Amino acid sequence: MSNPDVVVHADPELLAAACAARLITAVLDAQAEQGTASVVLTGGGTGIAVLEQVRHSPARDAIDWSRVDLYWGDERFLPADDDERNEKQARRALLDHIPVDPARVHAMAASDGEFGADPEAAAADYARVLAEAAGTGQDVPAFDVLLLGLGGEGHTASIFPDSPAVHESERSVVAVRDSPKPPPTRISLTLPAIRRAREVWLVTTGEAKAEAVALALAGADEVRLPVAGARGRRTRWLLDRTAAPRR
Ligand SMILES: O=C(O)[C@H](O)[C@@H](O)[C@H](O)[C@H](O)COP(=O)(O)O
Repeated sequence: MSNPDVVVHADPELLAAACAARLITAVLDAQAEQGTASVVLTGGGTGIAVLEQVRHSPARDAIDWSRVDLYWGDERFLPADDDERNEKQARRALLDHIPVDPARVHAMAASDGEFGADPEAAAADYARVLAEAAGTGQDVPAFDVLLLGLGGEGHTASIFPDSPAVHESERSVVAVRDSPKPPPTRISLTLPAIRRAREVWLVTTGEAKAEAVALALAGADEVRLPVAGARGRRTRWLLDRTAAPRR
């Protein structure tokens, strides 16, 4: 794993637009190389803003969306039609506007879905989905791009400091209860699953995230700062000026 790249943009809008352009290019490059592309989406305001910028980009139509596999890094365990669902927000921002193959959109279960109000069963099923996609000998695909946001206290996906999820070393997907960030019940990839990605992109803006960014880049312990453990074969920090470490 190489040292992380850090790219700083002037403001949140420019960050979202530049990240969207980078994502479109990464998907095109992956498809040129291997015929398909796999992208893990994130919830949160910045992650959704990136998807909206993809929607507005004319270059989006250069992608054969029927050959893109879409996953989520985490999900709020709510009814499917709840506006707080990451999936619903992603569909509104982008997926409903592009010709994706529904069979290649791998949403995490909702609390009114086939597993009912059992997040552990929903998490186990998502782990099965990942294992099926990974092929032989692996339990998680080598995602081409895995998008993540982060919280000011250092969470990423739904992995919170000193939580059971941050200590998970075996499973690829876990249920999260009592999340400090509402809603309380979630499903999340674990750090070992995140680290299977070819590229992990931490995308964030705002003064409130600056300390967590600086601590992570300085090599903080992942138990206290889970985002510090969010690494891929290549890791990119895509920031606006207020979230970036002071030079
Ligand atoms: O489901 C979620 O809430 C997200 O996955 C979460 O990890 C989010 O990305 C960060 O909390 C940043 O959110 P903002 O971009 O809104 O600050």
